Amino acid sequence: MRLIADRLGVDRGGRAILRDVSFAVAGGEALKVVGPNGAGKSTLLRALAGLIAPVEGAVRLDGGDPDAPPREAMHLLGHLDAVKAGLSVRRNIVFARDVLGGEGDVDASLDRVGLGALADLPGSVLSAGQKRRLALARLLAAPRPVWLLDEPTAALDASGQALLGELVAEHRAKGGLVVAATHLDMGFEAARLELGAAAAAVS
Ligand SMILES: Nc1ncnc2c1ncn2[C@@H]1O[C@H](COP(=O)(O)OP(=O)(O)OP(=O)(O)O)[C@@H](O)[C@H]1O
Repeated sequence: MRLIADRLGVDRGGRAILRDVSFAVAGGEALKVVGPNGAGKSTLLRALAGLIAPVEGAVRLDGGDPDAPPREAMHLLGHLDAVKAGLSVRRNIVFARDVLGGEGDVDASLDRVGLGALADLPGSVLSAGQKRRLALARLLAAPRPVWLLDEPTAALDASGQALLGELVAEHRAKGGLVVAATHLDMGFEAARLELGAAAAAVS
């Protein structure tokens, strides 16, 4: 499988945010997207996920299921952790698995991210780092080959960051690929794409 951005251009609010962005990430590989605040890192991930239509160029996923839209091969772990406050921690993962599809073991996923003991609590009581761990559990419960991670280390403590490194390594070893936007070191080796400061300028 290969995720390809071909001379991608993306606008937001009538402004050119990304221009001429090209790269390819193959199964087993990872790409780290860096750049200053406002450079377009989240915008790029959303365009890759098919949530924003590019004004130039294209996103392609080669080697996926030809009968399914590319977005069904992708997980976008956004800034916000999309925790359903009224559902229990376990039901949050069951819900995600039902919506996204997949047959991952819900309780094993929660155990893996250190939330097993909190499975019956409402999502609303989780701390910021626990919410991020819950988002990581979704990646495991509804396995998909393409992980698009926006600031995945945000709010994670040292053990959470190490866990993220392990999960990414395991995902890549199974042929998965990762594109991660970050300001921080994420504890895994990756190619690097630097987005310019042009879009970040506040005018
Ligand atoms: N919905 C929107 N409408 C208009 N402009 C937007 C919208 N969302 C983002 N932008 C603009 O697009 C630019 C890129 O935003 P984006 O969130 O992709 O940056 P980023 O590199 O992820 O930043 P950060 O490091 O702060 O997370 C910013 O200038 C932002 O103001």
